[in-house]
Amino acid sequence: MGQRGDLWSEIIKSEEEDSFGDIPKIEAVYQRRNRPEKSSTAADLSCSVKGAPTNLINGPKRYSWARSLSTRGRESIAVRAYVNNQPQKKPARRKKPAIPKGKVVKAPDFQEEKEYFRDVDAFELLEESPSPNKSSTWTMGEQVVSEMPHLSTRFEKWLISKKFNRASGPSSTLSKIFENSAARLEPICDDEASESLALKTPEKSSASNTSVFRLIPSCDNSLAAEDVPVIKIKTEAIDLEDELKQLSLTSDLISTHLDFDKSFLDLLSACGQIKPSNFLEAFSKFCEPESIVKIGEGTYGEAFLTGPSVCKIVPIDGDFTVNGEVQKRADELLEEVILSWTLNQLRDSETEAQNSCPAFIKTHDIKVCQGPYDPILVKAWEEWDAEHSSENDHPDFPEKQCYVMFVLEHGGKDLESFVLLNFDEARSLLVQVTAGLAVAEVAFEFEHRDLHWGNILLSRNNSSTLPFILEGKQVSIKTFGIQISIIDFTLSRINTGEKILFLDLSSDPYLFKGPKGDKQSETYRKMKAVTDDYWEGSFARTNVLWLIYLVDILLTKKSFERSSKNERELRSLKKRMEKYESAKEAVSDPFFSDMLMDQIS
Ligand SMILES: Nc1ncnc2c1ncn2[C@@H]1O[C@H](COP(=O)(O)OP(=O)(O)OP(=O)(O)O)[C@@H](O)[C@H]1O
Repeated sequence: MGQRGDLWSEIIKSEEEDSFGDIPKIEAVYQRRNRPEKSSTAADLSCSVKGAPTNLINGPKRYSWARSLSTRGRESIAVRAYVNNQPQKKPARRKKPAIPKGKVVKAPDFQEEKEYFRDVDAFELLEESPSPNKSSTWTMGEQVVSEMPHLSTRFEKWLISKKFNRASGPSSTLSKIFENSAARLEPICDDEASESLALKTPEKSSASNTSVFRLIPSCDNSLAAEDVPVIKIKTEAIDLEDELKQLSLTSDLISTHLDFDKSFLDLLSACGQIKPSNFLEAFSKFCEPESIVKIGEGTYGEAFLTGPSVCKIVPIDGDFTVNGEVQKRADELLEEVILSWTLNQLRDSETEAQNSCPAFIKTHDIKVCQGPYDPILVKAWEEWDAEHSSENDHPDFPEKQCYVMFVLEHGGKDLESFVLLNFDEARSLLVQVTAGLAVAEVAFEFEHRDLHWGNILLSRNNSSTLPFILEGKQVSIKTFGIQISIIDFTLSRINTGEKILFLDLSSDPYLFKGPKGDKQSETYRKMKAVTDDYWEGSFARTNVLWLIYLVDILLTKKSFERSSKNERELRSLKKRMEKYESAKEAVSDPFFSDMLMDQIS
């Protein structure tokens, strides 16, 4: 608190001493401290989470070929100011070695692929692969992070936003997310200083009040008191007097922020929060907590039914493994949050919308929570375990554990466990997935990149058609009583109009080492061939590869009432798909034509 008081004293003092006449300017100058060696080891983080969880002692329950990945790599490329949702010109290739003049990304060799498929088809599906490990190590060194504007701009924005935007609620669109992110809760520091701040121990620095937020949790006590950042603050014509009257409010905000690092604050901001909620507080908005039951699990997430919605809880930022995996970090989750909200925009089926579809799971809300698992959740987890024998670790989390809670529409059962009744249901599943991918491709250059049968949910409903809009053309798609929802965007690539978000799978070697002949493993390998391991690039063909996988799954892993004619139709669809470069092309295939009806306006 003393430090925060000092910051404002400095600001006030500077203002009083300012000799620039009528224009109020502040210039608080502090000495820059030297940047010590970067240290991001587990030891650094060990002070952020106390208490050894039992799963550390017992060891992980989950293990598979795809879960032992050692590297992590979602990256984003800033594109430009958000104008619309249409894909923008591709950014210059980064990081990859320069391509010799005239060499472009190699066009796929269809002949080779055909032969390959023949080979693939010769294999029996020995085993269905588990989900890939999506964590891996984040290649932060090469990451282009969104630019941090100069301090004065930030500071000014923050003050202005605090003035005009005190009651801003959670963002519901991407532009709102960025609006909030930029204006509401940003750390007050300049980009140069931020690096120093990240390594600073506030308690030790005499002028540590320059750091309004501590950027990463640090246990480093070794820094000299004089090693403090230089921050120049200049602001014009801001009603500081009024702002200073609000100091107590600000202090609370700062108090919260002192505990968190930059990515965590950005995540909170994207979720419309200034601090994490507790579980029950968050749950009670959706249901009676006693009614919560667990309905599913993944490597990272536990899914609970909460009234009409599903809450997927993903532990983050802890320094111990969960389910055999390193916990995801706030910056990874921030990207998933942005992705989820971006795809949500496709659900606006206003008449003027150019692209829309109901194929991606609806995100109702996303919240950051903190604390151990509530006993109600533990009970729900144990009941599910007793019945299904969970592969995950028992949820024993410390007080400081943080989570992201995705509040989602209930999408039904995954394709693996859903019982398809007949060929009509199967082809409706195919057309909905294909059209959904086509819409997202056109709107956001979206590629799912992990559309295995655990990531397609199905439910039965009474509507006979569903509305899709592709490039302004409205169509109704026959459902034959089923509706699909695509989930899990961890490996996905998207161009939001501002940024390209993708996971750099080139640092996930194990993902491509699944069993030979296994359709899912083969699909990762084919994606690698198509992208040439350049994962930030746009290759809509990856969507087609997953469609081919899906046809294979329907033919080989799902039983439903079908004739040999139906099987032939599926096989020839698969063959024709070999020549499509995108889901958009695939959706024009004759197989789908009688399921797509132009909407009568
Ligand atoms: N919206 C939803 N509606 C119904 N069930 C859901 C929903 N979201 C998730 N589930 C259930 O929870 C399971 C885990 O979800 P999800 O695949 O998103 O988690 P994950 O940890 O990212 O998984 P993975 O192991 O693939 O990384 C799903 O397989 C599904 O059974």
